[in-house]
Amino acid sequence: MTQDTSPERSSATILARLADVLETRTPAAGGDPQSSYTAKLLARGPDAFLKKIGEEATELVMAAKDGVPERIVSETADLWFHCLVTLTHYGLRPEAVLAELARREGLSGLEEKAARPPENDTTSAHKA
Ligand SMILES: N=c1c2ncn([C@@H]3O[C@H](COP(=O)(O)OP(=O)(O)OP(=O)(O)O)[C@@H](O)[C@H]3O)c2ncn1[C@@H]1O[C@H](COP(=O)(O)O)[C@@H](O)[C@H]1O
Repeated sequence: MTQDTSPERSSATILARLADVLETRTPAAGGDPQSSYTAKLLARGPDAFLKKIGEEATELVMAAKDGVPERIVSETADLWFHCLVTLTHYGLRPEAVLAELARREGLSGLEEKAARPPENDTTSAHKA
């Protein structure tokens, strides 16, 4: 059998592999907060990892403002990691996010927004 080594395939595999590891860190799976950062975060509950998402997003904004490519990549990795921890807590998989991005592929954000029923766009009142 030929192995698919395309960049898209291997990126998805890394996310899936990492999600597999994170699932072993949940309290239900017996994750040990003494030996695992993820287990410690998951044991502390949503307030802990959602706070980290806010912090990492802010660090990414600062890195991007400074325009240093290595820091932008590193902070994005931190942000993605904490997003994966969040998905794990809620029993979700990165494949679901990738499927949603795939579903949106080729659909302009402008077209998608214009096609939304007005009542579904609950945020429009807050945006320019
Ligand atoms: N990809 C990551 C990853 N990215 C970032 N981090 C951690 O996220 C933390 C947050 O970074 P910060 O810069 O905010 O550090 P900090 O100020 O010390 O954080 P706080 O103590 O304040 O929360 C750091 O401890 C990083 O090491 C990660 N920790 C783990 N992983 C992956 O998850 C796997 C499981 O990790 P453990 O559960 O720790 O075994 C690892 O093998 C890796 O593949």
